[in-house]
Amino acid sequence: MSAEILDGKAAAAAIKSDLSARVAALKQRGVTPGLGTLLVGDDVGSQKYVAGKHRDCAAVGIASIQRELPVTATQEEVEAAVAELNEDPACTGYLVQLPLPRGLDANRVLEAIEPAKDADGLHPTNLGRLVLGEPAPLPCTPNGVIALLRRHGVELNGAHVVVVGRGVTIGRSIPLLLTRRSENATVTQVHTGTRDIAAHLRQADVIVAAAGVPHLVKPEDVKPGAAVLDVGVSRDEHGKIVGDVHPGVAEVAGWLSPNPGGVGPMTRAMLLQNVVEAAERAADG
Ligand SMILES: Nc1nc2c(c(=O)[nH]1)N[C@@H](CN(C=O)c1ccc(C(=O)N[C@@H](CCC(=O)O)C(=O)O)cc1)CN2
Repeated sequence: MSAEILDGKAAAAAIKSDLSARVAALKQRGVTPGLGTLLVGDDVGSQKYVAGKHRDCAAVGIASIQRELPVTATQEEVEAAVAELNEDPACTGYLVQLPLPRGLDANRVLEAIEPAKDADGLHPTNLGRLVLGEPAPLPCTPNGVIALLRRHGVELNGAHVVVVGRGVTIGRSIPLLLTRRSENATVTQVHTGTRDIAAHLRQADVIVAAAGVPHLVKPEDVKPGAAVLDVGVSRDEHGKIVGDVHPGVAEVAGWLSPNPGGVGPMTRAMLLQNVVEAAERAADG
């Protein structure tokens, strides 16, 4: 068997084309959505991700607001930059790029974001709304995983999904999305405290691997025909991405998201979608 590729680049291009039309319609109503980013420090990967987000904005007609602070920035300086973005009328939604440099309290920074401008869906109020089943911006990577599975007709209703990892941007929130009535999946979450991860993986109809451990998911741990999403990012000695999924899984899985080219582009597309939806909500009053 050779897995069907869950092509995130193609799916993101289709979403962006739809968003371009929605942005044009908003502009006709006198509303220009604007995405702000706050980047603290000089992490090369974060710089690249933020640059990609602004390229996407330009491609769909969203205005860009870029704020940068040095690695030496204090908690107060970061929170002051957040307060400015909260007040900036040109910035209809924004995010603080994670991770923040050591010594800064990311939770306090996330809590300072105005929930109505939270483009990442990571503010506690918005995560709480998700728990309560109320409308909220959805966390981008989890939402991108689900959009990619839907586009390829992977059944989630009744499926057993095993999520590997418990980080803030995906592991913590993806079970909340997958267990909504609209998705109706059953979720097992495994992490560094789990005794036998492979035993859980072998039961899964869908695996979402977001641990950041190179080749953690091996071919012998995957049920034939399962859908496998590779979300983990590690780098080899040449700086090349190494995912959480062993390349041999392609011979066992029914569907496989490549890494790069899978969930990453979807994360960016879902961010734009959050910005456009927030601007539409504001325009509709
Ligand atoms: N505030 C946030 N911080 C972080 C998030 C997030 O959703 N919000 N997620 C990640 C980083 N990230 C977005 O910020 C992100 C990661 C990867 C990609 C992507 O398109 N990757 C490409 C490969 C790029 C490369 O070659 O390095 C791919 O997968 O094809 C986009 C966004 C952590 N921080």
